Amino acid sequence: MKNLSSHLRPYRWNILLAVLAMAISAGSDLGLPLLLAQIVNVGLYQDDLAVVLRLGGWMLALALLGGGFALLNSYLSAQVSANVGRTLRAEIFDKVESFSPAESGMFGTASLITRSTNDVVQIQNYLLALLRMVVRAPILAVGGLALSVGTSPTLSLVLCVSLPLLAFSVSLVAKKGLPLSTSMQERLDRVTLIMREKLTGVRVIRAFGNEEYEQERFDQASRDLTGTAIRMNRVMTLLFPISNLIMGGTITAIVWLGAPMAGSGSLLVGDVIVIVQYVTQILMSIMMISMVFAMLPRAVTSAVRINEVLDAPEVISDPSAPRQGAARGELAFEDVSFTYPGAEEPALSHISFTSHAGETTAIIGSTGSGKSSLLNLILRFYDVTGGRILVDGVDVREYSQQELRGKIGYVPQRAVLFSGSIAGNLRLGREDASDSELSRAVSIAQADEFVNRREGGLEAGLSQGGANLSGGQKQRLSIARAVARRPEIYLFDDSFSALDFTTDAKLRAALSGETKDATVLIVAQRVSTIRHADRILVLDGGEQAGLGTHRELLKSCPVYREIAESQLSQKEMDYE
Ligand SMILES: Nc1ncnc2c1ncn2[C@@H]1O[C@H](COP(=O)(O)OP(=O)(O)OP(=O)(O)O)[C@@H](O)[C@H]1O
Repeated sequence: MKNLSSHLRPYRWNILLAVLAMAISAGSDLGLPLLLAQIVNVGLYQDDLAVVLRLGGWMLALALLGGGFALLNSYLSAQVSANVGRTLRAEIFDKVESFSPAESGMFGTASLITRSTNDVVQIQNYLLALLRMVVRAPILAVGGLALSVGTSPTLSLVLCVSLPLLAFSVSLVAKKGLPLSTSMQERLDRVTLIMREKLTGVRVIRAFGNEEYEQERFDQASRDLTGTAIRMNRVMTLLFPISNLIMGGTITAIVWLGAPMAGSGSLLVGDVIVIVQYVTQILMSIMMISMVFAMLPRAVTSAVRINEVLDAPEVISDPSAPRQGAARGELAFEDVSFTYPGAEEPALSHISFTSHAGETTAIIGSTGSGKSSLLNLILRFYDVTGGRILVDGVDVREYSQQELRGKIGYVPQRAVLFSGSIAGNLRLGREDASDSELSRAVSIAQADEFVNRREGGLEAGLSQGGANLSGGQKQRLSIARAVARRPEIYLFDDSFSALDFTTDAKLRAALSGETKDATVLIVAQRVSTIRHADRILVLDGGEQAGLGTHRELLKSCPVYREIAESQLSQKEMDYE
């Protein structure tokens, strides 16, 4: 809630105005029964039509005034709550964008989606209710009480019974309903999680005929959510019949006790009507206040969940005085070790190598040997747990993340594209790249043929995740995006796997010209594609099993020789 108050500050004048408008509206609502009493006591009893018309006119004017200010309050409250919601969503988005994979993993994608959508809506709704009720209910309750006691202290004694009764019922309902409301968000998280997995994995689910199992899993989560919502609403809706009963009973008691008093002349009929109206207002206000309290736990749960994201400590943070690198395109690993958070075994142990501008270093090793992890460390998706990584002679932790990543063109293992135009996707590499630079990048990545074939060329649209492209086409655009950046360091994480032999060869030839002044790191599976690399780093279970050229490693590194033997023919091996 600390964050919420800071979010309200920019709208303090609107809030003040909304509160003031509601206070005026509540004040005019309090005045109406007094005028009505005068109409009955003076106008009707004394048969004075002029008084009835005059006071009736005043009542109409007061009602219009109250209605107008209530409308103003609604407008301002909706504006404030919608703006606070928008700001919260933007802040969560910004924060999540700055998350490293380590931080996103702490929450999970599904929970982050629910937190930025449903949790924000909960806060918005609560704020709206609060701004409407925060002054109205207390003014009507206290003002109504004072005016009814002022009119007839004896009749007002009825409230001594009905108020505690109402308070008791509300607390009973709240006690039963509130724990249910707090578990709603967790169940919603689960539904979002399954829905997300289902949508992203729909092809695999179908291919393996898992629809029924997935359907059952989703139904179960959905049933859990529905069940909790129904139980909560069932408990909460009890409030209405109970309070209506109490209100009806109270009014009956007032009329029952007030009628003989009016008959004996100790009280005017108009005063009985006034007390009935005030008592109704008082009890309605208590109900409103209890509704706002009933919404509070769910809003607090949402606020806590939002704060958890906004206050999440940055695992990867920028140094207070970021440095600039001196050299260009030099990459050095100095005795680097890394263990994933929560993992028992290190993913990388004691890795050391240096790659200069213009050199290509290939990384090879069996699956799970730590190749992708090594690239992740250069990008600072994670920080090393031992040793250091130098880019242009400076520890990667001493750069600002933007500066560091600006030096790198990264092509991930699985090509990631976004909905929008091809050009828009490529400009993620470099925002100010001209069309001709993009065309050049596309041509180097051997993507020009299929890009030009599309209507609109570079401006052709891509569907979400690049779903209207083949795996190889996505990979080539992903490479073009890195090329468009013209980085100092290229990181290719097994990025040629979906390409056919000819395209692969053409692409590598075109790339070699482009990357001649840059450091290139290529994670590869095929020995044939990296045999000409300046050095090859062989990883085995996260350890550095060998470092050298293809020829050197064939002689000195049994792990490399084994990989090479499994892929190259005897003739090729003899030739080496
Ligand atoms: N986010 C993570 N959290 C915990 N452990 C992880 C994480 N990512 C990878 N690992 C573990 O770290 C080790 C190295 O994984 P990595 O992805 O770097 O291997 P790789 O050599 O790139 O494999 P592949 O060739 O299959 O892509 C593996 O044992 C893997 O289980």
